[in-house]
Amino acid sequence: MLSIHEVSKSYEGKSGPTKVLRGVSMEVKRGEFCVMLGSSGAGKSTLLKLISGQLAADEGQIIVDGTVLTKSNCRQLQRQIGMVHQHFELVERLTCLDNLMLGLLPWVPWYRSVFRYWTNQERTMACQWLARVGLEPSHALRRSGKLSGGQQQRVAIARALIRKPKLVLADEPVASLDPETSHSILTLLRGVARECNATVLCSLHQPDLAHEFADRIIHLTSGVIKFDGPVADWSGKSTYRDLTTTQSN
Ligand SMILES: Nc1ncnc2c1ncn2[C@@H]1O[C@H](COP(=O)(O)OP(=O)(O)OP(=O)(O)O)[C@@H](O)[C@H]1O
Repeated sequence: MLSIHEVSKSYEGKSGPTKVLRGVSMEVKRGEFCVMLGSSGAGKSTLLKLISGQLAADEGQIIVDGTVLTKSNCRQLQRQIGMVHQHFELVERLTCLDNLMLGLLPWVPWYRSVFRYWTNQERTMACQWLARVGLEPSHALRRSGKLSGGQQQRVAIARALIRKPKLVLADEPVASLDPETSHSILTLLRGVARECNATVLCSLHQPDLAHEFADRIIHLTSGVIKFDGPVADWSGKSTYRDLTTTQSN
């Protein structure tokens, strides 16, 4: 479903370019829930931005569902991808329903989104999605900025999945949530992704949650993959701490 071959990326800084990804390669199978671990600055968000076409790789190739990502096809490929962010990225002044509709943007003419012209069928689908992510019908017309963090992330997950993307990229989706809410949000994300047969690549900072939810763990250190394998082969928190300590040394 997702193939990454020898991808490298540098950012320009005052003292010249800094390489943050160094020859990263991975294969993620259809339907897999893959968690990327790595300490701050390891390059997780950069990799997710490259896959979603927000940034271009300096070297290497990214293949989404058999198509090589290029400058010219990245908008088309973005239709196959749903994004979930740490800070939800909802429009706070809009209702939950309107935020959900933003997930339809790549499929509808621009004027429909500007005038918020949605068909009855689309509204019904959005209400069904709100129920699917555990929100009440009364949430539909509430401003998203008035909801709790966990509720906002539920709206964001529904927005990401409303068009049943083949690939879901989640960048630290529970970083700003308490442990109990984090658990229920990851349960929800894994559940709805499985129902849609979507592949998930999710960055996390919590090895416990990675161990519980991932089919597969990828550990990135200073832009290099140090571990990539099934969760059963992941030797747990101690290994993670050893690796992150090595990185900071
Ligand atoms: N736009 C940018 N310009 C310059 N440097 C950047 C830019 N974005 C990220 N970096 C640097 O690239 C490195 C990797 O950043 P990235 O955000 O990908 O790491 P991360 O693993 O996602 O970290 P975190 O877990 O803290 O989100 C960091 O050193 C960061 O400072």
